Amino acid sequence: MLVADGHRPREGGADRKPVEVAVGVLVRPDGRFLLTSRPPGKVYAGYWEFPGGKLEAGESVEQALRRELREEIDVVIGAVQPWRTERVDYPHALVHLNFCKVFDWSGELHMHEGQQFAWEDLPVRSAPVLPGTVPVLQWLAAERGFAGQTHGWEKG
Ligand SMILES: Nc1nc2c([nH]c(=O)n2[C@@H]2O[C@H](COP(=O)(O)OP(=O)(O)OP(=O)(O)O)[C@@H](O)[C@H]2O)c(=O)[nH]1
Repeated sequence: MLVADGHRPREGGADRKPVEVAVGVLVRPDGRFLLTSRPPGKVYAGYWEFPGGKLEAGESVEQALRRELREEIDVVIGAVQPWRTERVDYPHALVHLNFCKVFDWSGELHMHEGQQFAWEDLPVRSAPVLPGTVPVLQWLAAERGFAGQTHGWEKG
C-alpha cells in the first residue's frame, strides 16, 4: 500500500474499506499514453493522473471505466484489459485503484470537466503527478526497459 503525502495512516487503516476506482491507461499505437489533469474543485485539483473515477453501486470496474471515460473525456472504449491494482491511503480516503489498459477507443477527446490532457511518454513532462499515478509510471518504465526518472516533481 502506498501512503500519500507522508501523512500518518489512520487507526485501523488496513481494515478500512477502500473506495473502488476504475482507471484507464489509454495507449496509442506509438506508445504514448493519456494523462489528464484533475478538474478544478476536486481534491488534488490540477494534479495529473490517468482518467477514471469511482465505481457506482452495482458497477464492475469495466462498466465504471466505460461510463467515466464517456462522461469525462467523451470517448467510447473498446476492449478493457485489467492490468494491475494498487491501494493508496490518502488523507481524504483509502482507495483501491484498478488500472486497466485500453488500446482501442472511438471519438474525439473532449474534456467535459475543465481538465487538460496530454499524450505522454517517459519521462512524463506534465507536473505535478498524483501520488497514486507514480507507481503506474514505474510499471510502464519496467515494461519498456526505461531507466531513469519517470516524471518531474515540481508544479509545472
Ligand atoms: N482517476 C484517477 N484517480 C486516481 C488515480 N490515482 C489515484 O490515486 N486516484 C484517486 O482515486 C480517486 C478517484 O476519485 P475521483 O475523484 O477521480 O472520482 P470521481 O470522478 O468518481 O469523483 P467524484 O466523487 O468527485 O465524482 C481519488 O481519490 C484520486 O485521488 C489515477 O491515476 N486516476
